Amino acid sequence: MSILVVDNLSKQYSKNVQALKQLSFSLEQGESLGIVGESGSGKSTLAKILIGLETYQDGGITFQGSPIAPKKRALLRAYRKNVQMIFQDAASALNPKLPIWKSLLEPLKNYKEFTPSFIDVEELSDKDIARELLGLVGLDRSLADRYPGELSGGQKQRVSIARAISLEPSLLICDEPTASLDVTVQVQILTLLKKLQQQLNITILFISHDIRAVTFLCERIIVLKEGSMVDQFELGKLYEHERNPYTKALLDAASLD
Ligand SMILES: Nc1ncnc2c1ncn2[C@@H]1O[C@H](COP(=O)(O)OP(=O)(O)OP(=O)(O)O)[C@@H](O)[C@H]1O
Repeated sequence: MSILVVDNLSKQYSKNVQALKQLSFSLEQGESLGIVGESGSGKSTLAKILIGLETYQDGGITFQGSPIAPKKRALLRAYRKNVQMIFQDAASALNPKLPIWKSLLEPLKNYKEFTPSFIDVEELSDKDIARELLGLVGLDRSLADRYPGELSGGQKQRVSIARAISLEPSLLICDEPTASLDVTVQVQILTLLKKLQQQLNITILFISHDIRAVTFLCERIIVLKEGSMVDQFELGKLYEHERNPYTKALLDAASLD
């Protein structure tokens, strides 16, 4: 069964602005799907709809067989735990006044009923759980006592990834997570996401304007243009002649950078 099904989704902000036009796709458990498109193609709108920050007019979204806007609060709470998101601006997810270890533990404190399988939360102190999470994302455990302002952009993004995966989400939505980072740091973050996806069997929906980032991480790619899907293919078919001219143009533009 697909973990996520987006069916004929349309979003209109105003009479003249239709951000998504009858978008349909599905995502299988453990898969990494990339959505690539230029500015204004509707990527952020899709991400916001998927995490419930934005409404939509037509179509539907099904997560693990249930509609994602269930009326019962408890179901919604389970959805929010199971679908975690990483944003471009990692700093915004971290309270500047809290040491890193406290920020890291916020999701686990919100879902006290949940115990991650990869950390022995029963046996460890709160700070040690935070240190374990730092280790999982390749950060030095001593960063636990620092504040967000004392971390680099890449370190902050790793912390936000650690927070998101602490809840062992079934689906991780990444909205331009590397866009504000230097190229070498971008590769490190993408490599980390790839490793975590395999290690924890997380399904990833990776949204980016950067076709290089998408093709580095994702097995399957959807190309969005002005709210419509114009191409969809497996990574191995990236350079095949049947690719949509728009996909080819994105590839050509990326190779010129
Ligand atoms: N809150 C809003 N009100 C009105 N129009 C909006 C709103 N948010 C986005 N739009 C419009 O919807 C369209 C899609 O925007 P969206 O932000 O989803 O694109 P995007 O692909 O994420 O772009 P970018 O990469 O620049 O963030 C654009 O035409 C945008 O101007």
